[in-house]
Amino acid sequence: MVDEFVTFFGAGQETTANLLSFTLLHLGRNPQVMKKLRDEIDTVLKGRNYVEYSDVGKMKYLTLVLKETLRINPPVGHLHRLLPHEMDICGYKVPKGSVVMVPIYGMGRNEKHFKNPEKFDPERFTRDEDSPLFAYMPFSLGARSCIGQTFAMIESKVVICKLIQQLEFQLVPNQSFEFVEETLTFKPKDGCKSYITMRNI
Ligand code: HEM
Repeated sequence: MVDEFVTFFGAGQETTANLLSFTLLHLGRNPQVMKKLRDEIDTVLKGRNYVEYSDVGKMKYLTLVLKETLRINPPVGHLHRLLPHEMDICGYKVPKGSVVMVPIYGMGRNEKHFKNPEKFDPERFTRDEDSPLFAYMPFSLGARSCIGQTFAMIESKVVICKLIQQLEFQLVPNQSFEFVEETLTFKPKDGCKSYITMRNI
């Protein structure tokens, strides 16, 4: 029980918190994205100060914003796998027992897979050429992929909706947009320092 508890809190809390911080950083740096997102939130919530389950599916642009944040700043930057037998990987014979690293972060920023990879462009996921199979995997893929991914997306949408609906964010100037790896996750190096005021609605 204790082990399961630690897994769920370790795997579920910090990852989602870091996704939220990275999202606010990107919104702060991209006012046109913030405006479009706020318009969507206002249109869907129509002044309600709570989010219903049915609202979540209507937030198409918010889904794109979160997906783009997960591409450019995945909270889990890489995975490791122990090879149970020898394998041929891209022409290299890798012996049994080797630890293989899957670079989630590196693939997300590779221009072979994503055009202008350094650009924060949520709409790239609506274009076929920017939706490569197997190169985008912030929750991993296959049998051991993240068990909490649907929950994480719903939770993040609810939190971002409420924050953006109610508050104005302005990033504190001159903060670093770098990230650091701590324990298992990538997080913003300097957090996400913002001036926050109530929004007039
Ligand atoms: C943005 C949020 C999240 C991200 C980016 C994320 C990412 C990942 C990734 C990449 C893995 C695969 C790790 C590996 O195979 O080495 C994973 C596994 C896992 N995640 Fe998440 N996760 C998130 C949120 C959550 C939440 C909210 C929960 C639980 C409520 C959760 C529970 C788990 C568990 C239990 C596993 C292990 C699954 C297994 O081994 O079968 N995660 N997650």
